[in-house]
Amino acid sequence: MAHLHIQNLQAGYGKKLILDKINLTVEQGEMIALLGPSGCGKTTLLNALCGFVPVSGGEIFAGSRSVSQLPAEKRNITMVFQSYALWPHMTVAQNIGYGLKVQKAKRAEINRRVSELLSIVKLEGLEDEKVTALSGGQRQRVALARALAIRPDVLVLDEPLSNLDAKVRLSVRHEIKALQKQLGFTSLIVTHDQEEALVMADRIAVLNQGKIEQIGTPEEIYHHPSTPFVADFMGAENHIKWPTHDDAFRLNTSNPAAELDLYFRSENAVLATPQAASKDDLNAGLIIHGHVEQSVFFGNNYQISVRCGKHTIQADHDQNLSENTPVTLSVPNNALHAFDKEGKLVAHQKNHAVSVKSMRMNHVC
Ligand SMILES: Nc1ncnc2c1ncn2[C@@H]1O[C@H](COP(=O)(O)OP(=O)(O)OP(=O)(O)O)[C@@H](O)[C@H]1O
Repeated sequence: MAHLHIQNLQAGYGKKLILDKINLTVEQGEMIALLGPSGCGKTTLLNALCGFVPVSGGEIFAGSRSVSQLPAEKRNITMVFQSYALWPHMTVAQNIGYGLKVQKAKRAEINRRVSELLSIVKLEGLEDEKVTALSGGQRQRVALARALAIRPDVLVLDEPLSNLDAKVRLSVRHEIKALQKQLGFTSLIVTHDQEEALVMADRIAVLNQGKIEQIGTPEEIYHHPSTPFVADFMGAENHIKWPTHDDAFRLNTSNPAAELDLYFRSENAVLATPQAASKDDLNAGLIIHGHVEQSVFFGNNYQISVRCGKHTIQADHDQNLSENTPVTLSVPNNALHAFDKEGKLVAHQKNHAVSVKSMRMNHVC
């Protein structure tokens, strides 16, 4: 199947522009996940690709064909819907063969392709069942088979797993990923679930207010967010505006006066009591002294809220800690995402161990 190339795409509803100059290339056989907060334009992008929302600027190429101005049925870009959108009065086989029937394919060809797809999505033996008799996971597999039956150039999936319960969701996401690799289809998937995007996608595009903020591999997006928005959205929920003008914070930096926005994940904040903090902890990129405000059990660890002046910092820890315990948090440089006033990423600082303000181990916030 051909790849997808989106060039300066603009689309919206009436005069309301939602997508503003989207540029995105999906390579042959690649799966890209669109991630972003509610209302950022993910579904609008899929709808514009499929021809359900008109394109007001830019171009969409499926392979070498420009499809931006073609009607939906001529684009060969197929959508798998969140709600499956199956025909309830038809059997599994009739649903899978539906697109081929509309294309007026010969009966023998439809039968051959339907049995091929029944085997691919592991639904053999259920071909004569009504889709209403199937489980959610099975219905989603019928929807996927129906979309693949017509050999689309590009498959787009709009939150295909969100109607499934948590356990089924885990297995279906692996099935779709395996199928995508086996059949090599080019696809874009919208999901709200970051873990789903990290597991399923070859690359992730993070959208914010109708624009792409960053495109990269799951590892790049997770470990190297290039904007404050992506850092925050991808779970680096601790945010500190530097300088804090508070002795309880120390940033080991060559330019202590720089104004920075610092982001880091709770899992990267190493928590120790002031007495137990090691030399390495105290030479980390960012060191914070505070007191436990709350400790919540999360199954494999505790999430500790640490109060420090006007900040509350979240840190993961393997033990429960009682309220008001004095603690030291240290965040290594490579886990600290620092942005300047313009929101530009500042290269990770080497450990200079330059104290901005004198550090007092038993400082009380
Ligand atoms: N039919 C419509 N008419 C007018 N505005 C719409 C229409 N559909 C969506 N919008 C607006 O377009 C913007 C983007 O919506 P869209 O559904 O693409 O976002 P999304 O990222 O998919 O959100 P969600 O994750 O909640 O599904 C929103 O501001 C929404 O209100």
